[in-house]
Amino acid sequence: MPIEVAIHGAGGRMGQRLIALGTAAPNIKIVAAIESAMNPKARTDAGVLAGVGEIGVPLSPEWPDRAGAVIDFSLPAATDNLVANCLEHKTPLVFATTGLSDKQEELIRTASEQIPIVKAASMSMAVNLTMKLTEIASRALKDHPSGADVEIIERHHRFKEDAPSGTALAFGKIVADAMGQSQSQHGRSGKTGARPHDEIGYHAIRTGDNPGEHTIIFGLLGETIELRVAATNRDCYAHGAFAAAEWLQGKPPGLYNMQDVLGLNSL
Ligand SMILES: NC(=O)C1=CN([C@@H]2O[C@H](COP(=O)(O)OP(=O)(O)OC[C@H]3O[C@@H](n4cnc5c(N)ncnc54)[C@H](OP(=O)(O)O)[C@@H]3O)[C@@H](O)[C@H]2O)C=CC1
Ligand SMILES: O=C(O)C1=N[C@H](C(=O)O)C[C@H](O)C1
Repeated sequence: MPIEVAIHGAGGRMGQRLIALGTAAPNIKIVAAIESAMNPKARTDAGVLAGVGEIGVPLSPEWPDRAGAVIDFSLPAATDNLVANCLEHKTPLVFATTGLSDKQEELIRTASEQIPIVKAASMSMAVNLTMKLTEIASRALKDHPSGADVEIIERHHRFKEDAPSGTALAFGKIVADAMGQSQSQHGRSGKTGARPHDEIGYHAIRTGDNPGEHTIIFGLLGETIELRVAATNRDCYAHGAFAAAEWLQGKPPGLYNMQDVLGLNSL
């Protein structure tokens, strides 16, 4: 039986790819395309909007009678209502929106005591594997005699609303947990003086239609390591989100991540 999936943020860039790929996937049935009531595309057929022809599911603010999972790629402003609905309907949640406040992070943690949630700043397999490589590099370089300066560069499309990206912050947390840096530096300008060793530098580039690219630099004295992962389109995030929805079926309440879904924790 295919998993009945509701897409939250269905009219957006990610939402439309999820509708298109979900419609073609034999293990997925799109049962709802949730959008805000204010959206000018409300009531348009989600398949028509996504370019795959009519699927009989209109963009709508209404919650479906039942769904095996909700996949959310929307905006932080929509998070509180989304979580309230998932709790009310006891629906497993795949949560992909970035740029949350601390209070919203806590809201999701609390909700996961009642429903199973996969939350990840990136649903991409390649990004999550690069996170594992970053963890290994960070542990190996922690006590390097020359010291290792870590800088994270991310590039995204001009429409992105949050910076640095959720993924860049997740990479930074992995590094800091392993190496112990306690400061963050967001860009640099002016007479900055020598670089302190105890910081991670973040640099957010916004150009054109870039679907997401991250480079983690470990700068030593005499040599440099760079780990780079780049999407060429958004399908990697959509495929990861569907894998997460499938993985969530029958799971007990809890807060899970893509490392759990992809089985990378044991590497
Ligand atoms: N974890 C991951 O792998 C990835 C995460 N993301 C994140 O996903 C989010 C969405 O990205 P993207 O698709 O590019 O953004 P878009 O702005 O294209 O899409 C967001 C959609 O959410 C809709 N929305 C706003 N309010 C509500 C509401 N109350 N209920 C339902 N839908 C609502 C918006 O509608 P309207 O236009 O009317 O406001 C819009 O259609 C971002 O936070 C991004 O960082 C993106 C890619 C990968
Ligand atoms: O907004 C995007 O596009 C993306 N956002 C996510 C993030 O903030 O990390 C994931 C991906 O890089 C694309």
